[in-house]
This record gives sequence, structure tokens and C-alpha cells, in this order.
Amino acid sequence: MDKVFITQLHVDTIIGVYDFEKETEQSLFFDIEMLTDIRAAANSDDINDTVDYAVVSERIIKHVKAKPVELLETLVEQIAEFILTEFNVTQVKVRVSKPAAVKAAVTVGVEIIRSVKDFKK
Ligand SMILES: Nc1nc2c(c(=O)[nH]1)N=C([C@H](O)[C@@H](O)CO)CN2
Repeated sequence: MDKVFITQLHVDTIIGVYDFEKETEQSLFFDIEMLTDIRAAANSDDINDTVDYAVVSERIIKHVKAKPVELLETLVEQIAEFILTEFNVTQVKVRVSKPAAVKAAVTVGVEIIRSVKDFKK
């Protein structure tokens, strides 16, 4: 299956379990892979026939900044759900990295894969 992807989408937001994390924004980086059939768009050369990665990127940024949560798990599940219900995507991989979280690690994070059948449209 074809794929539309977004790599290292940077969003600064309030995120984390601990009190000190609720006062200062931290950087998150999102990698998104969306399975979708791109042949209609290739034939028509029309952006309306595909998944617009710019629109998805803006939707993610808006969502992540809108309402603070504690866990990365919460964010990736929410993002997978709206991508699968609002866009023409059959399967999505959502990976989030929080590079400042663990000093001794380059980065840490969470990755999930969800399918359209996991959510009602
Ligand atoms: N699996 C997870 N582990 C941890 C998370 C998380 O969101 N998912 N969050 C934290 C803290 O907020 C951490 O980032 C502070 O350094 C710890 N572990």
C-alpha cells in the first residue's frame, strides 16, 4: 500500500507526569506514516484526491497545543484516531519522541500502529 508521511514534526507543548513539566513547554517530534491509495491523485494531479500532509501537520500541531495531557500514550492514541476518522487513511503509524525527557538517552518515546477498523468512522 502507498504511504504519505511526515517526519520529525516539531511541536512545543506542555506535556508530562511531573509538576515541573506543567509549567514549561517541552519539544516533541512526531513521525507519521499514513497508508492510503495515491493512484487517484497521481491520475488527476489534484490535491483533493490525496491526503494533504500539510493539512495533517497543522491538525496535529493544533491538537497537541490545545489541551495538555500527561502521557505520550494519550497523545499518540488521540492523533491516530483523528487521522483515521477525518482523512482517507486505512492504517497509521504514529511515533512521538521527547528528547529532553531522559538525559542519558538521545530520545525516548512511544510508537503505535492503528487501523481504520479499530475506530468507527
Ligand atoms: N511510557 C511513558 N513513560 C514515561 C512518560 C510517558 O509519557 N510515557 N512520561 C514521563 C515523564 O513525563 C518524563 O517524560 C519526565 O522526564 C516518564 N515516563
